[in-house]
Amino acid sequence: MESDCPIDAELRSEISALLIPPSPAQVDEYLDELIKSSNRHCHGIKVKQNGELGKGVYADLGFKEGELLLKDQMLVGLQHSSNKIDCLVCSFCFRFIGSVELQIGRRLYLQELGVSASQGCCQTDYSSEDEDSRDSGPSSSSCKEKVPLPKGFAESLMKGGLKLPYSDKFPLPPAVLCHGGCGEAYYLQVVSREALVKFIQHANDTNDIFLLAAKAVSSSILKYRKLKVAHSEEQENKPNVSGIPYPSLLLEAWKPMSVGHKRRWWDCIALPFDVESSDEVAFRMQIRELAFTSLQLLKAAIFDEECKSLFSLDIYGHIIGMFELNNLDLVVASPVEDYFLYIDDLPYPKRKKLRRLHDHFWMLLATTMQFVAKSCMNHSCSPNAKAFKREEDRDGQATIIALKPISKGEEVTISYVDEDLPFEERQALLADYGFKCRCPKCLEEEP
Ligand SMILES: C[S@@+](CC[C@H](N)C(=O)[O-])C[C@H]1O[C@@H](n2cnc3c(N)ncnc32)[C@H](O)[C@@H]1O
Repeated sequence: MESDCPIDAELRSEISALLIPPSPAQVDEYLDELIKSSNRHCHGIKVKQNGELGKGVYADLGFKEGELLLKDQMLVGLQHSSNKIDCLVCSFCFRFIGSVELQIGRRLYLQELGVSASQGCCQTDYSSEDEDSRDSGPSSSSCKEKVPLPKGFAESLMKGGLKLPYSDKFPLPPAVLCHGGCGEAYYLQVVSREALVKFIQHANDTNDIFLLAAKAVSSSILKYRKLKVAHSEEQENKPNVSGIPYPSLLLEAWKPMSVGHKRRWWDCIALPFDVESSDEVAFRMQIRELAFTSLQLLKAAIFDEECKSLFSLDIYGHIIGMFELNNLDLVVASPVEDYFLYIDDLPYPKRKKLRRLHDHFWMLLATTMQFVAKSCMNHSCSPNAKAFKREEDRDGQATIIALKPISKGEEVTISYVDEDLPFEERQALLADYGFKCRCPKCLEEEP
């Protein structure tokens, strides 16, 4: 049975106003503003129509390899749930937090508890081999057998009872937990903590795309509230000027989303390979039901009467659809990895002491996250640019850096997937974004 969302019926016209696609002129104006606005750093790029692929980003200057093309706030970003086991990062700016000891201790502690999400970590406990002989090689970043660590070691590291040598060379910002106690740091004022926990649990069990959607809803509400405060202050200063009605403020707060969304999630999601085309209607209905369940949980957690239309299923479906079609994965370099590289470069006797720990912790730690960029760069399997999140990119900013020299007039492209995968795998992943790639590499490799 198809579930009907009462808010969709009640606020039909407000919801339609939010979902009206912006005109091409409005989109151009929005993107122009994005590129020119003074607090962003976009040098020499512009958005133009690309005959076959709609809009694209083009270089207006020549760029050298490694040069910054664009620096911008992410629309929304989220650390992958599985990666939360490996690294503790700020939910807003995604920088590693706490200390090297906390990062390592927490990871080892979870490993001891049998919680593991990292790929490729050694599972073998061992050993009779002489430690000195194992320590003679120049690098320890390969899969090694492990000497058990002393009991309570991980916990002491985690709780600050133990300090590792040289870790003060890698200071990290302190960790502050969300006062709401939800375990997820970046949600606005919560109506019910239990409901929020249920919402997160449901997203973790089904699809973490709902967490991104929740961030999009909550950031629109926060933006609306900020606009409302600014607007009231203006009214106090100029009481004779007639005020902007609140629905217009909501439209303004929703603007960044309005440029990005295209289709509802259940309409645009690619049919999984194990679903017969005769079952397609039932499959899409199931996806809609899943979104409806998630929306009810979110509504119980963070509902705001003035932004009621944001809790309609139609809006929720469009937000998730935007993530389904536009998500990008990003890797954030880890200071813990830098710490171990530093240790590896120490002369032999100093390095030896820390070797056992490194054997337990050889895997590269990186935050992986998904985000939606606000620009409209097209995909290429042989891209000339890449999204990065560098240590200096605070406040949730990400950058696009040139991977090779780019000449004036050339299109700037990034890869939405791992471009080193074979042709068929790339095409299968890109089908989830709703298109068949026609980049020069694919045209050349197509059987
Ligand atoms: C983030 S948008 C990029 C901007 C887009 N061209 C526009 O006009 O809004 C991604 C969409 O662009 C199109 N696209 C991007 N790269 C492509 C490629 N290599 N081959 C075919 N279509 C592509 C697809 O329709 C895809 O869903």
